[in-house]
Amino acid sequence: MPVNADPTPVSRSRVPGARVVVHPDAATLAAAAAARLVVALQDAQAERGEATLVLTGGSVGIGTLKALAGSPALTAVDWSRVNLWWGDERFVEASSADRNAGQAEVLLSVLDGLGLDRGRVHPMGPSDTFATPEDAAADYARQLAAEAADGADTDLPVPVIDVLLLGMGPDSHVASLFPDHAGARTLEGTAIAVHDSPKPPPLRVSLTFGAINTARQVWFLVAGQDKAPAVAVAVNGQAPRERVPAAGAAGTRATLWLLDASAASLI
Ligand SMILES: O=C1O[C@H](COP(=O)(O)O)[C@@H](O)[C@H](O)[C@H]1O
Repeated sequence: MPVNADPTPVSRSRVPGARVVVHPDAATLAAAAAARLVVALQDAQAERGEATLVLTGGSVGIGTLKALAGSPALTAVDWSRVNLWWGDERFVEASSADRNAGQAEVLLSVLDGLGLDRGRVHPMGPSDTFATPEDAAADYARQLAAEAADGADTDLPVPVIDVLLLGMGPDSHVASLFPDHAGARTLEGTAIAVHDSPKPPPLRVSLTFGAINTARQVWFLVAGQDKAPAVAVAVNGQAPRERVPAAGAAGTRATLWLLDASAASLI
């Protein structure tokens, strides 16, 4: 199947409302996703007075934050009215280079100069603050509940999420929800502990599918040939989320697969 290497959206997914956008390479994908984020956050602020973004770790996820940090359009967003959360975190010490929140500092340190309100930044708890990932997950669920808003299209205690970013592993995991693991099987609660992650480190905290799927927009950020088989299955949306977690995530208003040409090569 030919790959659309220009930024024109192509509808090839059977997930209602899902779109696939293919970029020539990972760097272009990150730059385009960063530009798209500026617009989405502006739109959310125009609609609701504030914007809520859920960040991801991973190669393209952090690449997108780096691109955003260097974007000349960064000042188009009022960063004092942006709420930042994470979709998952590695349960390690706060100073560990493995922390998704630590890696995001490449952007957050720039946003500090643009009025970012650190009181609106919600990293998941590290292992030197919480004894177990269960404790950290329970704390995160409490934080989400404390910010829960009437406008959310859900009974779950979560705030309105305007955009939720997801990387995807070659095994099709999203956030820290891995194939055939307990996290991929549950829709209950909003944040869970993850043990025995097949990708190190083994202990993690993750949003649940229930929480992820309350987001108005879910954007997958995926690059690389090693991801192509999982993309081809997950974009179709027909596989069970227990076996192909990426097939189980979708936004209430939009689901975007933002890919590089390699990741899209088997669609
Ligand atoms: O461990 C994780 O992996 C996924 C995917 O990462 P990538 O480097 O293959 O893009 C990421 O989305 C997740 O946040 C992270 O904790």
